[in-house]
Amino acid sequence: MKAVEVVEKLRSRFPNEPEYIQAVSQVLATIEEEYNKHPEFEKSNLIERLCIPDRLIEFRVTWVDDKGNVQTNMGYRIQHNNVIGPYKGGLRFHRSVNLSILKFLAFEQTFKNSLTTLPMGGAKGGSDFSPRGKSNAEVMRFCQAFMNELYRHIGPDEDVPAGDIGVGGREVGYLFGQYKKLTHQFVGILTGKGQEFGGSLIRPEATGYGNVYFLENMLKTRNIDLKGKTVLVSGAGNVAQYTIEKLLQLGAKPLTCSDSDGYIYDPDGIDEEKLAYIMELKNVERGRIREYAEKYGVKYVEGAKPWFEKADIATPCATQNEINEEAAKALVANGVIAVTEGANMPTTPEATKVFQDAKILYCPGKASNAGGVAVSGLEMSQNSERLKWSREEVDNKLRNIMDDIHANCVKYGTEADGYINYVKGANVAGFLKVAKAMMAQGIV
Ligand SMILES: NC(=O)C1=CN([C@@H]2O[C@H](COP(=O)(O)OP(=O)(O)OC[C@H]3O[C@@H](n4cnc5c(N)ncnc54)[C@H](OP(=O)(O)O)[C@@H]3O)[C@@H](O)[C@H]2O)C=CC1
Ligand SMILES: O=C(O)CCC(=O)C(=O)O
Repeated sequence: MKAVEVVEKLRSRFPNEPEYIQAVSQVLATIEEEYNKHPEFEKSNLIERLCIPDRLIEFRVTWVDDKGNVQTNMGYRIQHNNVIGPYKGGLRFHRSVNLSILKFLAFEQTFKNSLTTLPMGGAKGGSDFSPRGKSNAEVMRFCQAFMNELYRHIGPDEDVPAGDIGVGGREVGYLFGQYKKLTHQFVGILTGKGQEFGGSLIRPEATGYGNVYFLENMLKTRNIDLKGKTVLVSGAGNVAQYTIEKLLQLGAKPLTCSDSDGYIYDPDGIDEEKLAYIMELKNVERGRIREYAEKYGVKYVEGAKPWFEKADIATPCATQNEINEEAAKALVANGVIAVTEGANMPTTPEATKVFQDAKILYCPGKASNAGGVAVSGLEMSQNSERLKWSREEVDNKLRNIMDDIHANCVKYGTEADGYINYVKGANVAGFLKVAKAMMAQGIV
């Protein structure tokens, strides 16, 4: 397999899908050497079968807004690969959603889910509907309309969606309610459900907590303590909030967070009380991060990202391609020692090269943010056995899973000079399990 040739062929077949091609190119470049050690892979054209999703589901979603106007949006589910378990991955509701973005996310999810050690395939879905600025009633009607089509394509042993950008506990609740109404079945069809109806403890926290557990493991490889370290965080949603919470619990000092309008910089650090304010602002009032700056009298920078501030660590927790080459160079010049991705593919390929050339600790989201889907997998287990595990039990399992993922990255990513290439490690480890399962299951 020649990675460059495969990517060029995919690019000409899917010319308008830059994010999908970006994700595929990065993975293929890092697994090429390992792949070519297995002639049986090439003989069965495993690489094209792995890159192209099993199934794309695309549908119209029609709903009525509060003024009585009939609105239409697009709905999607990309079922990428189910060789190691049922399709599994989040739903994103955001105006930017399109096939390219969902295909990249579903592709990444397949490798991420493989890394978790749990039996889950990869999928992603969503809509170009944005909950921002909509009333609760509008969000509910949209979720019901979305599920009116999606329910045909999912099932507890078939495909189990969850949240992602724009889909939190509120949306999962409405989606679950409609699934139940349509099918008369109370089953673990979604993860991230409310605690009262089958949700796992620690699922809301899991992506952020896992991100910080992974960061701790990376720092340990250089005998660095997280305590006292300053951290730049982007985003102010689910992943950012619980990343900040765990950073605080472990003695670090988060300095920033952001939304799509701008970022705040708090030189005294975002403490527990300020974090509680962010959670109320974002999860209940659904306000803007600018209001934090007004309340606490700190700097707010409109239309910018926090990467030009000075800190020891950076953790992007908002969206894809939010750290470009210029931002990466600024982070390195300012002495950053580690970058851990809470978001999916937040670092451009050029920025990734800057981090790796500088030999700083840098890991891809498919490893460091895998805690969310891992606890989703644990929610599926609890639903299957109709039991609920304690916080401690789930948190311990999450920590062990993040430790295993880290160990696998070290195993497959350590280079001759001792530098751990976490991108290569995560991609090779995730790939090998999926590839072996594909080979065992024949050409299907
Ligand atoms: N939730 C989960 O369990 C997991 C999430 N992830 C990834 O983490 C990231 C964040 O997800 P999550 O926290 O769940 O989502 P949320 O919707 O809870 O929060 C997203 C945050 O990112 C900001 N944001 C979204 N789009 C943009 C943009 N284009 N530019 C700048 N800021 C943006 C939002 O700001 P605003 O409010 O202005 O839109 C918001 O602050 C995503 O990449 C997601 O795929 C990865 C693994 C699991
Ligand atoms: O919990 C899940 O199923 C998916 C979480 C997710 O969307 C992700 O890992 O990117």
